[in-house]
Amino acid sequence: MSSETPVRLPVIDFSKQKLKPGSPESNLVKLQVREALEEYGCFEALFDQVLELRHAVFGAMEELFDLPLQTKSSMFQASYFEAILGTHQDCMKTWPLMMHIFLKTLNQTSLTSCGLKETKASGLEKTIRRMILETFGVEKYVDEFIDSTNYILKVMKYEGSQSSKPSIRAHSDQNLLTPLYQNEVNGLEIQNKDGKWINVKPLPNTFFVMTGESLSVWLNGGLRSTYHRVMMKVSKARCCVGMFATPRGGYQVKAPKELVDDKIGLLFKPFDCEEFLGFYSIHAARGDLELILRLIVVSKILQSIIYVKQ
Ligand SMILES: O=C(O)CCC(=O)C(=O)O
Ligand SMILES: [Fe+2]
Repeated sequence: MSSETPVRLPVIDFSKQKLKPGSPESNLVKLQVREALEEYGCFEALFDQVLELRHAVFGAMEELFDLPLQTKSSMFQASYFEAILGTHQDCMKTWPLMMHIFLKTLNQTSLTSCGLKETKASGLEKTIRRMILETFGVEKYVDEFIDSTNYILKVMKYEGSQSSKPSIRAHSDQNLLTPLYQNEVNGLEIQNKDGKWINVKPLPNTFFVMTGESLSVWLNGGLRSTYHRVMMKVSKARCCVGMFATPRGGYQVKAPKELVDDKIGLLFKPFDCEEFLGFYSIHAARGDLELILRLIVVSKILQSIIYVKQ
């Protein structure tokens, strides 16, 4: 299967004037979001302040990866750091700030799960999720759904390489939605409906946004999750920051009744994403690579294995 399919993924304009709730522009953006997610499971989100942040974000990242604390995952051929941030992130405005806090935190503690809770409301992910729910006619659940979200900030660095092996194997993410922001080095590929790999070449002023398994479960299969991998093709390092919107522990990921009809029924057993991720990381920590890889590779069937399809 070629990884050179020349496709331009949809670019959707989220600049402020387009987003006044209820305005014709905002309704159009909403439809574009739904269409892009149905077709590709992802899109590029054009956003006012992104370019201004570029320098700050990648400057902070360089510092971050100079620290002696970096780790290498056994699954992902990338160095990465993670921090869990509370709900209500303003991804755009607070990213440099978060990076700063993140650097400080790393100096004091070890790698993962720093409980940073304080930040401002709203953000790109929240806006997009609201729009998705509106297109499914289930917007009444938006607040409860969004309030039950943790944002996991993950900062990744892939050393330049021209290997034919993926730097991150093909998988779908287990969370809801992921905005990603990368430096100028491409490498992410997504699989389209026909199984063809498409290179993601985001414009510098866009965030790349893709769907995860938990959103697919919540929508009772209404949108599929995006199957993706990272292939490095150049010798320059690739840096990428991802904001993984993830259902909080204690929140049952379950399709609302409006999305369950007699014909298809409830497709997936409700589950607690944090519990699942805990299970997942215990096995990763034990080095149970076989199991983890099986889970990643069969990600689409994953819900039926782990959550037991009803
Ligand atoms: O580096 C990227 O663009 C994607 C990373 C990724 O897929 C992941 O961390 O799950
Ligand atoms: Fe991923």
